[in-house]
Amino acid sequence: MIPMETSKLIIDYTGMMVSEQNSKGFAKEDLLGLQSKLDEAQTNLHALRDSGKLDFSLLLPEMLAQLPELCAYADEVAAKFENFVVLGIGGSALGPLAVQQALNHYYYNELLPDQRSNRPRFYVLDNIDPVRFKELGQVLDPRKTLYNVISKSGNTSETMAQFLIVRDYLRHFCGESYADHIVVTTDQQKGNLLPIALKEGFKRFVIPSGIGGRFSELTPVGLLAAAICGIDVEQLLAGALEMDRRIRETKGVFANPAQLKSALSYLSWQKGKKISVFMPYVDGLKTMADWYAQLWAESLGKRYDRTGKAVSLGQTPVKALGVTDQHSQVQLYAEGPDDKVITFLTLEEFKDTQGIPVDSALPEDIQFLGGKTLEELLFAEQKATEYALTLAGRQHQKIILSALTPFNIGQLLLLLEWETAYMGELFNINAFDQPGVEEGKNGTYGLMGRAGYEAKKQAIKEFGQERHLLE
Ligand SMILES: O=P(O)(O)OC[C@H]1O[C@H](O)[C@H](O)[C@@H](O)[C@@H]1O
Repeated sequence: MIPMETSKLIIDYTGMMVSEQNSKGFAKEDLLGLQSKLDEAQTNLHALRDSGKLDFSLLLPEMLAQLPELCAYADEVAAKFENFVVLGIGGSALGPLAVQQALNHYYYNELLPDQRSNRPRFYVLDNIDPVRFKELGQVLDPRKTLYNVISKSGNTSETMAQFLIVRDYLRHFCGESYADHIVVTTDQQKGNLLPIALKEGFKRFVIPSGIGGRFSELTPVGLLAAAICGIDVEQLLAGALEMDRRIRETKGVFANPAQLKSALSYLSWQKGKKISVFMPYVDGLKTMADWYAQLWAESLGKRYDRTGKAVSLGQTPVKALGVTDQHSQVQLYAEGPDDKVITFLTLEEFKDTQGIPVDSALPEDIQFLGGKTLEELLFAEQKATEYALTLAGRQHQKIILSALTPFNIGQLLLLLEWETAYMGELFNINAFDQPGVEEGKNGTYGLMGRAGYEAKKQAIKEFGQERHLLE
């Protein structure tokens, strides 16, 4: 365990190491063997930051400075609107969703009124399922709803399609004041959303140009949604800044949390662990696993390395939830192929507790539960799963947060972002692009008739000619 004096985030990597029960774990020397590579990674990442890049870290102080303006707007609209809906996808949706679920309400307010405050209820429309889209529109009163269109590129078909529908609908129901129901978060200079926002007078927030979607939660992408829904964004950034400082200033694999995490990931990958299971034991962190999945998949899943050599690297992220998936996936983790590394995410303490009643008339085999609490049961199950996996020779690690607080969530986000950046260095790939999604996007443009993509349309038509169907 790394003792962290000031913070409340602990990495417990006992389950990754060799032990009496698991001879297949790593030795300290294995980790130390990576130190020179990690030092090189640290030098490269610092150089990148010093040259004005690596913005997810570099721009944190600037984001802090922007908070007064952002929070003033957030307070103003929170007093006016009952509902706040994000229109965005990928990095423009998963971060806001994860933070909201972690800190505001386990079920992100969709079905339950917010009992914490009179802040707006929070919704995300990322997918373009027409039924869900229409049904949410029927439930929310447009006059009491604020829509936040979030798109870094301003070109994403899903988000732009939703925006066009919502704009029409707001014009219909709110008349000339429709623009007051739309706030846009996009690049300062580029993309199709920007000129529309300027022309129609939408309130606008800027996504700094060097930050990619999956690294953008602690920019107005996530900060605005969080502030509107009453999350302490200053604390969120304070936690992020603390973890950022720690990672930048600490040296050595046993002291630097990002070095340790990336070294464990890299070594496990070298040992054939091609799957990374992210398994929170907290309902509030369930969507954090979605955010992590995009971060890990898009950043590290690369066909070529930086020299142009074909490498096909990556580690497939899998989302799981404890204890639920103990009853669904853990069988595979314990006895299936030894190709997974499992990261548990747990709390030291839940914000509430629930006792289990005692009933001495019950059969003896159930009586042991009486007088305990649900969290005792949950912690026992988590620990027992660790034990069982260790006995089965399967590697696992654990991130422990003292509690679900904005400070800890800020720390967690930065830890995972830095770990990903380090992994990019260890793999010698560009962790900040995603060329593999372009072909599909261009194909969609072709099929949907966007000018300039006629050749794609034709190619897809030809590709689709020979079918193998069973009807
Ligand atoms: O924020 P946007 O530009 O609309 O992008 C939304 C998403 O689009 C793409 O599919 C990218 O692969 C993602 O990395 C990105 O987060």
